[in-house]
Amino acid sequence: TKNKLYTSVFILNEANVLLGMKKRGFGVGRWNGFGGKVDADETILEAAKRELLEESGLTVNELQEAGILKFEYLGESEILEVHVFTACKFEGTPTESEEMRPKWFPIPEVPYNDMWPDDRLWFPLMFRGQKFSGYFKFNGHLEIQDYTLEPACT
Ligand SMILES: CN1CCN(c2cc(NC3CC3)nc(N)n2)CC1
Repeated sequence: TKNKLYTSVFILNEANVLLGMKKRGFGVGRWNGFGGKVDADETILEAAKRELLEESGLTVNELQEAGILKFEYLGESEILEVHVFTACKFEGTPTESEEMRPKWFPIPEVPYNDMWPDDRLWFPLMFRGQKFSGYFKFNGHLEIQDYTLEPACT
């Protein structure tokens, strides 16, 4: 089936992660990585870089694949497929956009209660550089009905 493709980019260094507060649209009021939809005329990687620049003002040369997350909402047939990337080298200054307000967080202070509930499950894998593949069945926007999360060695 054709999954709806999204990207999410996290800028990391050994101690901190750059998150964005979503100011409108899907996920408004939650901290997340910078990303959005993948257009028909671009690759997932191109979309990740484009959305990062649009939402944070940052440019990256290299993105590392961190993992893939698939989300199913009970009662809805469309599956969301989120391609997660990390980067440690970037150019520019984190700048608030219409979509996102950027903020650095020390890794122990990541505000999981103001994020999607799945994040606390896979962020530790991302911070350890362990590629992951996750599948989450959501019952509404807040409750994870069940999930699988495994190291991916692709
Ligand atoms: C704008 N996109 C939306 C999808 N997305 C998600 C989704 C997600 N959980 C799913 C239950 C919604 N969890 C994270 N961390 N990101 C990336 C940003």
